[in-house]
Amino acid sequence: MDKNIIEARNLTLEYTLIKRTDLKRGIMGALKKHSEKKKFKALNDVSFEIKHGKKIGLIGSNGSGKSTLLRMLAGTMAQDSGELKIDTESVSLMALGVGFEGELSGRENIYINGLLLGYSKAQIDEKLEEIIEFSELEGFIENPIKTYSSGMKSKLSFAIAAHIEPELLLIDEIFSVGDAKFRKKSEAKIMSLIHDERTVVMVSHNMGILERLCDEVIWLEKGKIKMQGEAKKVLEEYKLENK
Ligand SMILES: Nc1ncnc2c1ncn2[C@@H]1O[C@H](COP(=O)(O)OP(=O)(O)OP(=O)(O)O)[C@@H](O)[C@H]1O
Repeated sequence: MDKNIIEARNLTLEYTLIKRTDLKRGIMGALKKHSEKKKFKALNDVSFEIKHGKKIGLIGSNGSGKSTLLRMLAGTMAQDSGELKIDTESVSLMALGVGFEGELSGRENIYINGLLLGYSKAQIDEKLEEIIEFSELEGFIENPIKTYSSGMKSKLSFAIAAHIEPELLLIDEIFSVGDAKFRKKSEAKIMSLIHDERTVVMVSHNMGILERLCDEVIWLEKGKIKMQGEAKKVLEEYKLENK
């Protein structure tokens, strides 16, 4: 299909920073007229278009704005200025640890996380047993999450996120979860989600995965697009600069 699913024009987003050592003064200051807030542009005049069905990689050094951009595409964060048009209602962000409630059981947390990720209650009912089986936590699913190890939480988080089937799938660096066996299974699951009709935007520091899966790559640095275009070409430039 040749229609754009994403049109981003001049997206800019600023975070307000308060120096840690000055936190108390900062909070007090924020209450006063002349506060000591410092603005920081996490995204600075970012424009791009993505066509339906394309697989796009997002690269850039730590703190370059990749996760911020994904959250904006997912609709959980709004730009300060610029325009973002998304030609579908069916969008999900696959990210780990969307937020578990420690006192509640694994099963209850599947519902909470599923709803946060955009599932309906009926969709969760339908997928519940599959999610539990995939997570390999059948024996623990009625226990409170606070009793889970971090590996168990990651597995459950992945299992929930991997059972969404949106038109636009956003993936935030979730390629290495759990032990070796689970990792293999989760990679296979991700591959099955990245099929022809679905549009995918994925953040990863793994160049091999991006080269295999992406048509195009957008390279962010300090909140600005440094380069965008054919995956192989952009990745080569990126690797040259980051040797
Ligand atoms: N809630 C926040 N408040 C203030 N600054 C933030 C907040 N979230 C992110 N930032 C800052 O915005 C910048 C972009 O962060 P972002 O998480 O989008 O980067 P990233 O490219 O995904 O990084 P990484 O590769 O490390 O995951 C960073 O400098 C980060 O410190």
